[in-house]
Amino acid sequence: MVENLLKVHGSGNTFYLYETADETAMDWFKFGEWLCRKSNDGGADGLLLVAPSNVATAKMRVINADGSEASMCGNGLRCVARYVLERENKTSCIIETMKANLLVTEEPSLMNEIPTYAVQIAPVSFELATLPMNYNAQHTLIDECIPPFSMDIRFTAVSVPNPHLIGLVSKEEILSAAHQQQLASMLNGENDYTPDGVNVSYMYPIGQQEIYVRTFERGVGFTNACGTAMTASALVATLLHLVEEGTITVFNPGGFVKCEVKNNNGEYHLRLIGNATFIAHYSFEHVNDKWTLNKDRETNEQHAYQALIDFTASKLSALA
Ligand SMILES: N[C@@H](CCC[C@H](N)C(=O)O)C(=O)O
Repeated sequence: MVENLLKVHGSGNTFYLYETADETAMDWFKFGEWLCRKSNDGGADGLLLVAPSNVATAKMRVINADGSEASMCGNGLRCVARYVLERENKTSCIIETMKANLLVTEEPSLMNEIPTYAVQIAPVSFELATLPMNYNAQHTLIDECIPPFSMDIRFTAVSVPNPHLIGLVSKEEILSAAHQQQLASMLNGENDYTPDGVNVSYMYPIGQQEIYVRTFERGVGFTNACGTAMTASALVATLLHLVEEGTITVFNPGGFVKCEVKNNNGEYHLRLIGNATFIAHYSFEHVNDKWTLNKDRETNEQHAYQALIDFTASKLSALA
């Protein structure tokens, strides 16, 4: 049987999005790992599965490119939000994710009529046990130097609820990816600190209420952007007094998003606002235990998104 799927992106973080009526229909881990291979029209960073929910309008599951499952995906949830809201002809709804039921809404366009959506990011915890992460029997890790990781970068660990380690770095450290690559590879292999791996982001403040974030994602590697990492970094930037609570623009290698951070005495309210771009329509078949993928047609949405890429490039050229 021929089935349809979409290729989508949020800030250049790419996914195949597939809706199923039956969550038991396939081995999603194998399917996700296969789909995300470069040989499948350039592959993707993950598979977003949209399934029926008993408690919300729909359920989202996230399979990383290596076939592992993540509890949350901010950029992916914006794309799923658009898919479900267009299907339901609504402007807001609740989407079930692995650890929380989250509010998603359609928003005014960020730029150039680019479809824009906001998603709630929750629950938030600084308890190391929630990542999980082990370090010196500590309960939290906030703005601390960890000598085996780096002698000068200060790190904060937070789950939203997927696990993030965020380093505040200098302009020089953001320009070279080598240290981040080495640390993230170590923390996503067999190691004593992060038994389930961790998303590792390097953050650099670039202006008033503006930060830059680059992420090495667990289960993927470097991506153009990671929505949960950008939102977690915006939160950390407020705690470190690099920016103020409210709306923070987060630039990334694939564009920019807006993150809203509110802190009611340690109760954090986070929202991620950004593009949800549908790149192309595909079909696939599963015959004799083999999948085949065909690209049916491209949308023209990437042309509109180019304006946001151009704006980001001109903004960031001042960084280099
Ligand atoms: N790209 C996502 C995060 C996807 C999951 C992550 N790799 C993990 O394993 O936690 C985002 O936009 O948040």
